[in-house]
Amino acid sequence: MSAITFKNITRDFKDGGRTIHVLKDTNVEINSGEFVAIVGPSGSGKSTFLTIAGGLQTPTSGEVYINGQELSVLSEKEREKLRLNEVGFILQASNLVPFLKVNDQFNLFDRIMKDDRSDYRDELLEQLGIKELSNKYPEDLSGGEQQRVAIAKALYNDPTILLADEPTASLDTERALEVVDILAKEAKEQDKAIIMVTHDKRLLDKCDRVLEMKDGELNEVEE
Ligand SMILES: Nc1ncnc2c1ncn2[C@@H]1O[C@H](COP(=O)(O)OP(=O)(O)OP(=O)(O)O)[C@@H](O)[C@H]1O
Repeated sequence: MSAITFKNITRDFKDGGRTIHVLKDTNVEINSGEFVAIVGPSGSGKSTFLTIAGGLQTPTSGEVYINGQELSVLSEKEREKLRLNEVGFILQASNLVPFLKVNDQFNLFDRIMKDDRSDYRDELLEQLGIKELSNKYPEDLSGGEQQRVAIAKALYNDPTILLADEPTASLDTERALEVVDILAKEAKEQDKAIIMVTHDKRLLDKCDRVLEMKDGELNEVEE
């Protein structure tokens, strides 16, 4: 099933009197169960692609579909609901709240969602090998541990789509491969669509597809 579809997407930004065409007529379809890498030079529009895919910013023209639902026909509230239910984000800056212990990061989410997912939480933390970190603050965790907690947070709501912006940027090779293995496993075993922006060529073997953003266009890289 198509998780994310871009139809003739463009995204322009104004820079002084100049218009920069960051995305030019981008067409792509990413399916459930696929683990896809987005590569490309700095400033080529990878983060722009990811934030449009997750409904965080709107394109200048074209249509974006999340699980078959076109976004532009939804109200801001409906878009927010879809995003909250269907999309998990792992952003460049760690999305951990610095003054909350790991466990309380999840409690906060339960409170916001008026839900209690503690059974699923235990399972998730166990699966990611971070259950023993529950009582620690983010600053007491290594980069790899912080990133695994960030992944657990992104997965906590069981989203069908996971968007990750350089999730391994601060990690050494061993930890980076570990994180990518977790993402690959989530895509396959939980049938999630996972899109990862990365500069790290060592990780590409683990992905089902590699797309390159260059000169405003997104093209499949043949391996
Ligand atoms: N809100 C904005 N306003 C104006 N220009 C923007 C905005 N967001 C992005 N841009 C411009 O769009 C271009 C693409 O930015 P983007 O962050 O998507 O690239 P990127 O490929 O993710 O870069 P990097 O690899 O360095 O993170 C850049 O030239 C950037 O300056």
